[in-house]
Amino acid sequence: MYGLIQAAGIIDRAEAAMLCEAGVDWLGFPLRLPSKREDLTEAEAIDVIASIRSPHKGVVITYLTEAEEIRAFCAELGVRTVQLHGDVPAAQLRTLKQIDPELYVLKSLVVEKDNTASLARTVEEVADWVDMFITDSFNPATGAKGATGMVHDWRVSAKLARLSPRPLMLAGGLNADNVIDAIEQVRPAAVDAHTGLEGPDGRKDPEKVRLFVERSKLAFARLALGVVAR
Ligand SMILES: O=C(O)c1ccccc1N[C@@H]1O[C@H](COP(=O)(O)O)[C@@H](O)[C@H]1O
Repeated sequence: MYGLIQAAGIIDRAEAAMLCEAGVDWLGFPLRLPSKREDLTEAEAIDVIASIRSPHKGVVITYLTEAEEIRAFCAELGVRTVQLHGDVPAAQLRTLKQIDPELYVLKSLVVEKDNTASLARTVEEVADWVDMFITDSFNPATGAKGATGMVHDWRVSAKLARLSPRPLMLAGGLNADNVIDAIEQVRPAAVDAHTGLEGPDGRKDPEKVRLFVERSKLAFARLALGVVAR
């Protein structure tokens, strides 16, 4: 699982194919969000997800919080990986693992001002029912907790990556210009980007994607080789 690259906000089959060709491993589909600003309909998402070939895979990014509803939604979409971005109670995470043990679950940890201790407690509390954590940014101006295009305090993510018994994916304002620094400072198992890969038209820019993948892979390889000092 080390060195994984995810891109979120896929719009159609052509974009999915371009991302896979460029070396992106997981493709994120934000759906059932509080804002209702989905990039595509659920029917369109099912079609795009069906076009993704292993080892690449589709990931549902959602604010759903009820275990049975999450299980059913993943089955409907044809995905086996879900990124839970809402405030999911620990009991629901436990139930989800019980009713669908093979579903791969990412749980978000949204970094806000002065909430490091609370996030660390969440990691401790729910790690048994989560396969990977993802740190993301909070925009205090809008209240958004994803696709903000904003970086957060990477020292918080670095601390969570060190203490988590599960791998950590880093997200929030990542792009080709900052991903090497981000990986060196946080030492995550994976990185994820949405808006930082887009052009002015809101679609993924192939050159930004190419550079993001190239630099992510370089940084992960340097860390694995121990080239980067702590
Ligand atoms: O991608 C979205 O639209 C989204 C919406 C609501 C919650 C989470 C969402 N996505 C996650 O946010 C990260 C970071 O986005 P950005 O790089 O800062 O623009 C994105 O990669 C998704 O994991």
